[in-house]
Amino acid sequence: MKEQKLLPTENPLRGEIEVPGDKSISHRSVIFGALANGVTRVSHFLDSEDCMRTVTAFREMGVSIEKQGNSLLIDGKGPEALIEPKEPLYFGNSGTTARLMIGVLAGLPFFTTAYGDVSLTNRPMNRVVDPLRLMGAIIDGRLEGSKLPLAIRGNGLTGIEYRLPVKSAQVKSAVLLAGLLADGKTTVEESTVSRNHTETMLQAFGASILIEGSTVSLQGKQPLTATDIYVPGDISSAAFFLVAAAIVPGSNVTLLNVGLNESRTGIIDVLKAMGAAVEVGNIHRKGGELLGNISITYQDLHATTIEGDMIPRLIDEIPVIALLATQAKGRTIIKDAKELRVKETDRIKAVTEVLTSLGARIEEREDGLIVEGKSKLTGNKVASYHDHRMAMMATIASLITDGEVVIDDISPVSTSYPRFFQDLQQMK
Ligand SMILES: O=C(O)C1=C[C@@H](OP(=O)(O)O)[C@@H](O)[C@H](O)C1
Ligand SMILES: C=C(OP(=O)(O)O)C(=O)O
Repeated sequence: MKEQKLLPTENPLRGEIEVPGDKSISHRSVIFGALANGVTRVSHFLDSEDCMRTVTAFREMGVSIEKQGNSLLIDGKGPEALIEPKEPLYFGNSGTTARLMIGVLAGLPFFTTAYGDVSLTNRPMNRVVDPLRLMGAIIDGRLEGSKLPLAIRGNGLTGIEYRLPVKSAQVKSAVLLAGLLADGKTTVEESTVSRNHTETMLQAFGASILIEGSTVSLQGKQPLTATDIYVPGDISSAAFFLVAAAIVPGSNVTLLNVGLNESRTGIIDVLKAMGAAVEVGNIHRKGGELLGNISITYQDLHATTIEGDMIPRLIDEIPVIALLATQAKGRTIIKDAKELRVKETDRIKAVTEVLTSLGARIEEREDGLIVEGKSKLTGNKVASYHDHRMAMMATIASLITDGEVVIDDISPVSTSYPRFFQDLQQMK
């Protein structure tokens, strides 16, 4: 537990910063690098607790992964070279590590057990276990294998055609990874295209895949070839500073080299819909992913509605978007976001509790939130619920509160953004 006392900022936020590498892309670069043949160099890798869980899992399966500054050198020798880990694999707080690794482990010819921290232990794993069992995976665990800890007896898998019952890039990726190790063809269909970094990276590593609208197919047993990966800045991390600049009067901030993958840029669309002065420039493609600079200048905001296909494009940004809505005139409605209840904490409940205690007018709904703005926020003692995004949202709120905000524990920030407080300080 690391308590943090925060006072409102005396100055507008100013300057340019480069946020750390994207968490989703960093995890995938390790997984594909380890499954490929040859040395993969990953530049601008996110060196955070969550991503290091994925690195450690592969090191325990015999892969040499060397850190050089914020680059990784992964010496992949193909899936056949991976060895049975001696110890249970620990996935910590990382849902992405858990879901994607279960997909990989199900297709490897050895036995593994896996567990997580208290938060991850409560998150649903049946969403990946169910389709993997349909492919022939032998998985057992707590509550019939729906929760960690799990035991996985790797097996020869067979490809499937699977329609995702939840909007989840983690489930899509788990099935595609298992499909890569399986015999035959695997097809995954989703109702809305969720983040597609797995598909982009499969292609970068030389796999042949077919994308038709929101359906992805691949043939199993394709060899992957090592490649160099550059990880763009994480838009989910940039979101905290975009919101900070949008709510602190007089601010003007630029975030450099941020990932602009269409499946992730909902936050930019929402800021624009609320009347924020946002500009995106220097857009270019690097290694299959789009990136560029995002600038924002403080301006009066108005409410908006966020729903449907927009939700997967900004799912992790909703806590900080709720804060943004407290400073926008009118009633902001966020719906179709029930997934928030099974993140690191129940984020619908946690956001309502934190923002209510800071003086916001916010109502909890089964699948979202209703926020009435504009509210004057006041200092208080709040919890982070062991959730990085909650800790960072409360920190950004403290910039505009009347009086001090005390966060009970800011240590979860290191799961996705270890340098968060230094970067914020640099803009004050
Ligand atoms: O695939 C990924 O890298 C992620 C997908 C999302 O989860 P779901 O797949 O559960 O929506 C997101 O919330 C998570 O932070 C990262
Ligand atoms: C939900 C998140 O991550 P994960 O599912 O990987 O724990 C997040 O980063 O907000």
